Amino acid sequence: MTLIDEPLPGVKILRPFVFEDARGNFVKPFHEDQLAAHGISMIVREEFFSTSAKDVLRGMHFQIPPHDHQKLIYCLSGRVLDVLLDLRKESPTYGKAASFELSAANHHVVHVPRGFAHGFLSLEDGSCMVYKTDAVHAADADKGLLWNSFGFEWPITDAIISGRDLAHPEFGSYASPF
Ligand SMILES: Cc1cn([C@H]2C[C@H](O)[C@@H](COP(=O)(O)OP(=O)(O)O[C@H]3O[C@@H](C)C(=O)[C@@H](O)[C@H]3O)O2)c(=O)[nH]c1=O
Repeated sequence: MTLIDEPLPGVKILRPFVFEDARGNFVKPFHEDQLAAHGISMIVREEFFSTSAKDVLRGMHFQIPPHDHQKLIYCLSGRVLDVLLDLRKESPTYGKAASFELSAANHHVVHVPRGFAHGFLSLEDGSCMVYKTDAVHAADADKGLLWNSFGFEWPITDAIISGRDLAHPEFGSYASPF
């Protein structure tokens, strides 16, 4: 795995091993030792994926302590604009957001440490996002912040958003537990 970028301190965008030939491709997004070489250590306790139509926006999600978790995320089909918001109060980039494209074409894998809210805008129909986390889902700890409340310029104003995501508190009124 090679490091592509570190868009916020501790957030790593990695390019995994990709093999391509006449049949198609072979990609390895999770390899314990290769991740350890980049300082990433996580026991995978849950894996899930979602598939979204174009213009669907999901986020900005995180689990609060003691159920906070690291995530390893990649896009298996389609293309998304992925967005992370730093909620770590001691971080020099607290309240700052970073965005980057994840797609089936670039194969990028992003490692999200504890203390970030995550969301994305689907740029194509059928965008499938795969997540590995190191804590199982805890419904009471599953929180969110309002998508348009932290100064990030989304390239859309009329995204398709769930009722739950529209009801999240604004970043400015939220006391971060991280
Ligand atoms: C996240 C999650 C949801 N659920 C349930 C809750 C709900 O009934 C249904 C759909 O949940 P949501 O609408 O929250 O799904 P979704 O909006 O796709 O949630 C995901 O969003 C992105 C941005 C992330 O960062 C992920 O970690 C995750 O929070 O699945 C679980 O059972 N386990 C889980 O781990």
